Order: sequence, then structure tokens, then C-alpha cells
Amino acid sequence: MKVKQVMLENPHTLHRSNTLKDASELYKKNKVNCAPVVDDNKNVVGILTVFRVLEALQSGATFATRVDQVMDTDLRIIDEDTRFSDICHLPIDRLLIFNKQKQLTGVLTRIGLINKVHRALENTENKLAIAFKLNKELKGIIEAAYDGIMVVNNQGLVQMVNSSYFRIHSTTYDPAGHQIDRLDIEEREQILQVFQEVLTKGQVSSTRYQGKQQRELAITASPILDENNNLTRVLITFRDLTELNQLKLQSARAIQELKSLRAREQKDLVYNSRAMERVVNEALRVSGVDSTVLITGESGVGKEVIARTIHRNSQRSEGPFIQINCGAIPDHLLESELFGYEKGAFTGANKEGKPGMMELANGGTMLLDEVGDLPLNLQVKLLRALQEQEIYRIGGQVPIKLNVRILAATNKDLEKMVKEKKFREDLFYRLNVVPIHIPPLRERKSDILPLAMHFLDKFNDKYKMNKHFSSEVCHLLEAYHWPGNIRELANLVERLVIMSNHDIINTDDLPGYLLTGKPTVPIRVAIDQIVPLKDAREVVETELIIKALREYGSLRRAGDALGIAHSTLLRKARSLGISVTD
Ligand SMILES: Nc1ncnc2c1ncn2[C@@H]1O[C@H](COP(=O)(O)OP(=O)(O)OP(=O)(O)O)[C@@H](O)[C@H]1O
Repeated sequence: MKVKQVMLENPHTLHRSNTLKDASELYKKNKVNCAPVVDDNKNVVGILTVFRVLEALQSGATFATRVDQVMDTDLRIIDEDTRFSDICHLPIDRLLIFNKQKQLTGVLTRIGLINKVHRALENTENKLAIAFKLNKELKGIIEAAYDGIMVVNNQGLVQMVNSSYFRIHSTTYDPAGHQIDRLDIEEREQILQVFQEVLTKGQVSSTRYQGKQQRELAITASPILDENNNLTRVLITFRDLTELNQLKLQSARAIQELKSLRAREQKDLVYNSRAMERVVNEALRVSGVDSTVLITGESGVGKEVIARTIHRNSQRSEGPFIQINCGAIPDHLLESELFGYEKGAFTGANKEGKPGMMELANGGTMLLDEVGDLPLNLQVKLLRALQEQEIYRIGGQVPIKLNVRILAATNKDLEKMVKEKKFREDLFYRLNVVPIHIPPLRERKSDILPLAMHFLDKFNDKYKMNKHFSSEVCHLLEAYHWPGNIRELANLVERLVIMSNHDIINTDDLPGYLLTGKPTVPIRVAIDQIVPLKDAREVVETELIIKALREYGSLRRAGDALGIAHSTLLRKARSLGISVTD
């Protein structure tokens, strides 16, 4: 502390010709106990303290006595910038304080000093109280933080941690007072890393720590600077992501379940079997991402329905769903259907040119149905379009950027086709990013009745009817092996609704092949002589095949009734010498 901070500034002065009465009045009026004495030129010539006045009065002076007769002239002049500690041993009441220009700027008096010290003390006490309150509030805030907090000084000494730190670490071990590189905690390396980074770069640094039992922490270190921008401490926070991750997982599950419920509510998607539930869940899962999906399964199992489900539940649901059946469009038209063409691209082309299906699907989803029927030259073009996400119209020079999600469906064995070089391997892998296989209806029998009822409602509505199935019909529908899958079931139900004469659809209304699908009487074979097994088999097979062909009239239906593919039936019939036309 400097003298100028504790002196009495701009003191009132006495003129040397003033009397002791003048001096007493000055002291009284200004509540001081000394005054410098100046001459006509304002030069300080002495100093007069109350004590000196009393001494003088005791020794015979009167109030009329001039001050220059009793004042102290043995002057102690101190520079105002002198440190107080250097002069505090001197007689305080008699010190005159000058500035560098040798002008009187103050006096140092005991009373003044006491007053100043008192005021300073009061001030300090106030400030201390405020600081104390602030400190308490700050501690409260740090304690209230849900994140764990650790304060480390710039030497790496941990100064404090809050209670969330203990909660997050499930520990009572207090790291305060320990060096950061010697802490006995799992994520010491990570803490050290962010701490060092803050020290070297002076910036916030973060990292993650993946601990045992899926515990995950986000660790962030931030610099604390003093008023001169020097880094004094590092604040390290610990955020427990485990809970957050679990919440995320729970919300993802909830979304998934909601989707699942919504999908179940979708009127055109009926199922009850575990197998189909798995398929639908797979579809819902992939609907959240933009990957290519290859949907496989026999004809009529619901590949398109699943493709639509994926689209409807994806972020593209507001965009178009465009489907192209690669097997139904003649090869020479397929390219222009898929990619479009520019005006005048070929004779017969529309004058204005025409966008292809892929362009129409922009922002949405495109289903390449019967993708196995795509000719090889178009497979190359499709692959390029998928990889580049852009296409050229036929006759076009400018690429058109695409944002289309591709779904492909087939009832063919594409892997086999790849081996036979009928399908490009690279395109197969590009399409088969996520495979979804839909099992045939005969492998998910618990779906048959719900589907049959669904179609019954639908066609009753359509034809303004009120038909029902007899319980036997229900059994037979369930027992049948549905080679044409759901499409076949839908067609049959529509036919039954239209054709049956009564409100109850009974077994008489069913086609014969459905009745033989589940025999109502046990099979009996009449044997009247012993013959070798091989011959017996041939006889039985021949009779059965002839009977089936006669009854059903077509190879396919006869094959269905016998439970073999029509090609097998043809081969067998020929080998047994039965004449059939394919
Ligand atoms: N789960 C289902 N719920 C209700 N209807 C279904 C279901 N699955 C399929 N269908 C209906 O069955 C018919 C055939 O389905 P879809 O066209 O999706 O089969 P697909 O496997 O794509 O056939 P293809 O291979 O012949 O193209 C459609 O009328 C469809 O609406």
C-alpha cells in the first residue's frame, strides 16, 4: 500500500500569521488534528498539531499567539508514492506528503489513518461478505449441476469435484488433492488427454469413454482464464450418456412398435404368423434407412405389399412410389420406360421427349418388380444409375441427378442366375444389400384364415353381399397348399363370393382340387396279388396320373392335386408312357 492511499488528501492549511484560535477553529471545523503551515508564497514552513497547541497553551501561550511561534519546523516530507510499510515507524502526525512536483498533496495523521483503515476494513468486510455469498451461490450451482464436475489447476492438481461426480462414478473416492495423472479412476487416460489438450491449445476439448457394462461418458475440458487471459484452471465435466443411450434405445423401440402397430393396422397387410411378423419387422427396420432391399419369394406371396410397406414407413412416404414390372414390358421398350428419352431420340418417340420411371420416382421409392427378367444390357445401365445416382435419358447428353430409393423383387433364384451368367454379379450384390425373403403361404398356415376373411370382407363389400364360410370350408382352405399363394387365395375368395348360391359358402362351392387337397376319407388301395414293389409303384402312379389328368384337365392343376410341379408330372407321365400334351 502506498502513502497516498492512506494520507489525508488536500489538507486545510494555516497561514503562519494565523493565531492558535484560528488553528483550533480549523481543527474543530474540519475534524482534523494537524495542519500544515504555509507562508505568503504557499511554501510549507511548518506543521501544527493539536498536541503541540495544547503544549504551547500549557507553557504560557494564549489563543492570540501566532502559529509560527509554536509550530514544528522540523519537517518530515514524504513522497506520496512511498510504501506505507516503509514509513509506519515514523511519528505519524507530523508527516507532510508531497508529489513528484514538490507540491503538498496530503498529511498523514493518526486520526485520518484510523478513519481510513476503519473505512477500508468496513469495505473489505462488505466485499468479503459479498464474495462469501457469491462463493456459496457458485458452490450451490456447481453442486446442482447434473453433470459431474472436476476442477483442476494448471499444475494438474484436482481442486474439487461436485456430488454428481460421485453419482456418475458410483464411488466415494474423492480425487480432490490428487494429481490428475495419478487418479485411481477408469477413464484417467481420457481425462488426461483432454486436460493436456486444453493446456496446449487453450480450447475446449472433448472425448468419449466407453466403460464396462455399456457405461458411456462424454468428457469435456474447458479452460478457465484469469483477467489477463492466463489459464489458471481447467474445468472437466462428465456427462453420463448411458441413461441417454438407454432412453434413445427405448424411444427407438417405441417408434418401432408404433410402426409395427401402424403396419398391422394397414388394411392391405394382413398376417398372423410369426414368419410374417418377422418379415414385417424387417421391412419396418429397413424403412428407416435408405438402403437397397431385395425382396424374394414365390409369385403372389406379397412382395409388392412389403415394398409398399417399406415406402409408406420411410422418410420418403410423401414422395412417389413407382413400380415397374421388368418381366411384363417388352425388352425394346423397357429402356425408355426406365430411363426416358429426349425428343427425337428415335422414330416414333414422343415429340417432347418423356421422363422415365426412375425420374418419376425422384424423391421417392422405385420398385423393380421381376428384376430377374431385366435384360443384361439394361442391368449394366441400371447398375451405373444406382452407383452414380444419376441417369441419362435415351438420346440425352446431360445427366439427371436422382434421389431414388431402389427396392427390387423377384421370384427367381438370382444367385443361381448369377452362376449361370444370366444375371450380373455386381448388380446382384448392389441390389441384395438387405435381403428380405417372404415364405410361401403354405409355410405360414396361420395366415390363411385371416387373409381369407380379409378378402371375404373386401369382396362382400365390393359386390354388396354378405357371404360366410362354413367351418369345413375354413378347414379346407387351411389345408390346401396354395401354389399361387395369396393371389390365388384372393382370386378364389372373389370367385366364391360371386358364384356361391347361398350366404354360407360350403364345400360344394369349392373347386375339386381344393377338396382333394385334404382327403375326407382314408385312402384305400385294393391288392389282389403279390407283385414286386417297383411294378406296384408304377401301376399306382400310372393310374393316379391318368385319373388326375382326366379330372383336372391341365398339367398344372393335376400336378397341384398330386403335390408335384407340373414339369415333374410331365416327365413322370412321359416315362410311364402316358400321352400328354404340354
Ligand atoms: N399380407 C397380405 N395381406 C393382404 N393382402 C396381401 C398380403 N400379401 C399379398 N396380398 C395381396 O395378394 C396379392 C399378391 O400380392 P403381391 O402382388 O404383393 O405379390 P408378389 O409377391 O409381388 O407377386 P408377383 O411375384 O406375382 O409380383 C395382391 O393383391 C396383394 O394385395
